[in-house]
Amino acid sequence: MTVAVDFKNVDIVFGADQAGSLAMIDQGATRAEILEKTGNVLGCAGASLTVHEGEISVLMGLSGSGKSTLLRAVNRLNVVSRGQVLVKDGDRTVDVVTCDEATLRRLRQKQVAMVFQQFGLLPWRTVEENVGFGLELAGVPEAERKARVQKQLQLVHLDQWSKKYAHELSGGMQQRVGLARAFATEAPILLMDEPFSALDPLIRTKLQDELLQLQAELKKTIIFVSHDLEEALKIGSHITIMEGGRIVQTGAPEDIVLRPANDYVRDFIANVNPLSVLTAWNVMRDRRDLEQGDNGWVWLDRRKTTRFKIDEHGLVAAAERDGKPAVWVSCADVERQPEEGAQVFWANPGTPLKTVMLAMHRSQTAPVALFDEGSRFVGAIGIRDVLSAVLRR
Ligand SMILES: Nc1ncnc2c1ncn2[C@@H]1O[C@H](COP(=O)(O)OP(=O)(O)OP(=O)(O)O)[C@@H](O)[C@H]1O
Repeated sequence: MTVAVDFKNVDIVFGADQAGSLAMIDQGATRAEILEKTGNVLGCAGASLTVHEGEISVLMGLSGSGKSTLLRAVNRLNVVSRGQVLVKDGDRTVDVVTCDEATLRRLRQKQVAMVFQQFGLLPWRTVEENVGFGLELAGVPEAERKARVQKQLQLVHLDQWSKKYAHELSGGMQQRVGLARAFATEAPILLMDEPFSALDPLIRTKLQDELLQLQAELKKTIIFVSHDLEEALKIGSHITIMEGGRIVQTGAPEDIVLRPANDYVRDFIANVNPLSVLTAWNVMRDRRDLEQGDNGWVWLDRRKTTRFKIDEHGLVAAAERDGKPAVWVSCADVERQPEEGAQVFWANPGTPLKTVMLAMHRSQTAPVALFDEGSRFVGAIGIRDVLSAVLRR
């Protein structure tokens, strides 16, 4: 995986006494202590984060936790006091903290585009003129600009509106135009600072979907600031949680939900439905951790209701449930299966936990088997694994 942006031990202090504040950071001082002693504001301290190409990396935290401060370091809208911000620039890597003005200007034009809250469409311009605005500023010739704008508008299904003025569109449509404009620039890296936070929930959800759809097509690298965990879990491939200027946890959405690093993160996830992020993979017990019986049989559950006989290729040769031969049935067919005979449901590691639970419910809490793409047995999920994950215990 190629690294697109690499924050290395980034400290940002707002104020005159940089040396004094940095010394206090080194001693582990809090933002309040630094403010009291030096009068300076700690933006962020010791922030290290690697963002890979094609990823949506979400910075999350309460107001004032330092998300925007860190984001704005990527194009040097904020000056970094200490540390490095390495940005991929074609075949090379540039440290934005130390690069010269000409390099910075080029980076801002070609590599890193910033998307502000609500996108700020220009009401006196048509939809296509708005979408093409960034390209115009970058000096892209008219014919090329038109073609790219048209493609972008098709992606958000607004091509028939291209000649309308921004004010003639509904709020939600305007946001979609803004999104199209952001994706229309050639910059591979997009910085998005709470772009949807002022929108009503319905439009917001639609735009998140739209963003994911555009991203699937265009595969930008996106650093996205949000204070809404549901949003972060939905769109983020990685989530970084900040508190008081410091990163407290970074990981995949399911890592955050399953293993919150401290009470601050725990508070965030308290109201999140774990079923919206967890998959079978997150809760399964590995095949090697299951209890082995004789002659290649392995127990799927602790209660020993269900077992498989596994052949030398890792495939299931026979199944038994409550001492009787059983057939194995995909979780995907759970709704269609008649409830008769001994069955063992199976899923793939990527199957949503919710589907697994449906199968368990259907089978009177029998364990669910997990197979990889080659139909090899990889592990099992018992009712206790599910309860632990859902209750986070
Ligand atoms: N240019 C600046 N000058 C002085 N202090 C600043 C500046 N920018 C940010 N700060 C301070 O740095 C701290 C972190 O602010 P930041 O905007 O990064 O927080 P945030 O997590 O993005 O919060 P929000 O969601 O409210 O935008 C805050 O205390 C803020 O007041």
